[in-house]
Amino acid sequence: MLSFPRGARLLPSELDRERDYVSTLYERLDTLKNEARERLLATRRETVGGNHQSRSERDAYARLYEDTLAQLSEVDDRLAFGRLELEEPDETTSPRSLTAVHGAPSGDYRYIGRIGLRDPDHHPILLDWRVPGASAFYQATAATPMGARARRHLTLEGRTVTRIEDEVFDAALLDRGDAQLQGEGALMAALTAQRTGRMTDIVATIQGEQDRIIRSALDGILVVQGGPGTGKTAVALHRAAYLLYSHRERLRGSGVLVVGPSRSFLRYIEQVLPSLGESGVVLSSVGGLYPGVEATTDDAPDVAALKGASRMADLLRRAVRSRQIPPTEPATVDIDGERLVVQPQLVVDAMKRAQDRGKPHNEGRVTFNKNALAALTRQLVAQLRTRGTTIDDADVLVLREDIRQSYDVRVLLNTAWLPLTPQKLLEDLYARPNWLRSITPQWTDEERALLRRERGSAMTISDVPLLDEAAELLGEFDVAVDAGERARKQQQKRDIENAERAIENMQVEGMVSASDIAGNFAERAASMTTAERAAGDRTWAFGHVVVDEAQELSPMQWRLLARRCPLRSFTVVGDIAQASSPASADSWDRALQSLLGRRRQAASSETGPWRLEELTVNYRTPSQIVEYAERVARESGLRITASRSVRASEWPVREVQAGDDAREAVVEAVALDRGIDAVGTLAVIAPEALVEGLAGALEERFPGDVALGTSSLTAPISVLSPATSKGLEFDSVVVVGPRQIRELSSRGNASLYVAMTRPTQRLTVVEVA
Ligand SMILES: Nc1ncnc2c1ncn2[C@@H]1O[C@H](COP(=O)(O)OP(=O)(O)OP(=O)(O)O)[C@@H](O)[C@H]1O
Repeated sequence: MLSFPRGARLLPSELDRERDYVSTLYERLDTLKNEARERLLATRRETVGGNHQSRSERDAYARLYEDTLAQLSEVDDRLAFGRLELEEPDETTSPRSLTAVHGAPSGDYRYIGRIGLRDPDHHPILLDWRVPGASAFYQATAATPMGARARRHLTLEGRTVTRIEDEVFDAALLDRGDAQLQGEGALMAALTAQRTGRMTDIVATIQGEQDRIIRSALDGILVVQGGPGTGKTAVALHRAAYLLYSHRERLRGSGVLVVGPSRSFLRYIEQVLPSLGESGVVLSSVGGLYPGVEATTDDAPDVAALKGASRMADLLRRAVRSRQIPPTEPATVDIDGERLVVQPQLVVDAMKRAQDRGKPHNEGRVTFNKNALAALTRQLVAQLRTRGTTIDDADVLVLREDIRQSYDVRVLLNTAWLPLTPQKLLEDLYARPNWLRSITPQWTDEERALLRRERGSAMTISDVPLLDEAAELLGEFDVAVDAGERARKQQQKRDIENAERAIENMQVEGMVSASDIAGNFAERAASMTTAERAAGDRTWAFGHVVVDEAQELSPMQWRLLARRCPLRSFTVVGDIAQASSPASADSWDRALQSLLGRRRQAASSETGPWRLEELTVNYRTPSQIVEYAERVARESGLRITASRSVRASEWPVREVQAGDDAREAVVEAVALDRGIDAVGTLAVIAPEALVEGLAGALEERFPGDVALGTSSLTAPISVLSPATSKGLEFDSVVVVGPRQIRELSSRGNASLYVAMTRPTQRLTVVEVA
């Protein structure tokens, strides 16, 4: 144990000292909660004037207190988890009230926790893990102590400290021989804990290499490459929380988008950010990135590969252009009884001038209509004048209106340039082979056949970026609504500015975002947060985007993401060796080409257009499984990033040869594993074709325990395909038919590697004939 100066008011043990201190933190937390509760009640009781402004202000304050209360309750679990002992007393960040508890120790302390707390005199008693003063807790080593003498991990059960472990950076302290050092106990306890089917935060045990990435600068594109289980997802989520906290000014109105591979993956990670006190994040699967569409299934691999390729962007551009159709014959139109012969050139000129403005199709149509109406008016005026009719300026306006209302003119202009929705454009493209052929002269018939699809079919994950690309090329369908939307956004901006001032006056910065309050000020968005508004708005520009399992994205998906963050502030995490989707890239350079677009050339050659960080330690999988999976991967020619596992488990990898009936062998393998651990989570990962049969057989043997796919992530036994297991983890995994998984597609080797690296404890491999 660490000793303290003689004469100090010594408590029975270090553990008691920490219990004492942590209980003062909880007391403070409770006081703050009570205050927020009382304010909330008082606000609700308040009678306000009848006007909308005062009612909405009262509601905004009520919401602020509700959010504060929710946030204070969220951090109750493991409120504090660490302590730094500093070389020098640190007046600005060290808790003074420590002196009372610890009896004026010679050094000084910083307690680190989920949020920052101050005592009633405004002295800090707990530092938020995200503030710069806390980084030494994660990054200090004996070689680089960063001004710290020692680090202490506190393990809490409920509100009670049950364990402390110290790491000492100071040789003098070590020499005293009275310090009990407990290496990486907290980390190991976290890593070997049974999995629940939901990811938890790692804020108490973030490792140095991870912390440096979490705190890396906001701007630019940061790529985090690491093998399976190296904590990429964990780091990405903690980075989102860190950025929101540290760059509030920039991100509070714009928000952060976190993109994951599937809905089930999002369910797996969705509790991590709230447990870190963050709710201002939009979580989206790649299939949910187009508002109003939630695609959960994908096309066959060859179709998905084609739809993901960047040449689809050219195809869509051509498709849209080809819907601007100049007439080839003169047309005769009737305008309130007057017949006018319209030459193709008049329409062509109006079209050309609209196209030259470079606006999206639907907006360009407004210009086209205006140009055509003006030309038709001139022609009609000239025609009438040649017949001797006198026409003044007022008459011209009337004639123009007659032309606009003429049925024939409407047909003429609509035939040339019809407004379109992205859905309609895509459906037509798939369902009209002749049209597709006319705009794909370089394609083969086989390629065109891949796109063939009946109208009314559900949109797939690969359709989502195409819808978005089409929406970009088409612009708003209803241009009048678009103008209304712009006005609404401007009003919202003003509301946010008002709310920011309110927050400053209340001295509650960081507890709730201005945009949340502005949501209450603005009538239409009364009940929406920034995240909710951003999620429903295709043109929302996020302040930062985090992409997980980024190796899987197709060029078309990258193009969509580039539009979501024009500033190109990205955290991209993934493992190129795990890339198993048909349109994924085989290097980060290639993957990011579509994200960077033209900026690539502009980027400085010294720093490159993106910066790379690597994670090398596998926190999930025991060494014997890592070695096994890496050997299998290497033998199949996969270029993997080798990782070092932090631990071994006591179970060797089991290999089983199935007889004629694979189901029997799998049920036996699962039964054997349940004999070792009856309550942990287990996944059977098999080729899609076997999944249903295996789930049925397992349900017979383990009734009520089996979930098909990711229908229930907390089920004791899940039966999944390799693709759905991406990013998830289980205590034990049974991989069925490794050869068949390999042969699934050209990326089958990567799928097998993904499957084999899901366990935290045990792996069984069932070979199927
Ligand atoms: N510093 C840490 N402290 C405690 N647990 C950690 C730490 N780092 C990672 N882990 C745990 O290790 C496991 C793997 O982490 P994560 O899922 O983030 O890895 P990954 O690199 O995204 O894996 P994959 O590429 O295979 O999906 C998780 O259970 C995570 O909580």
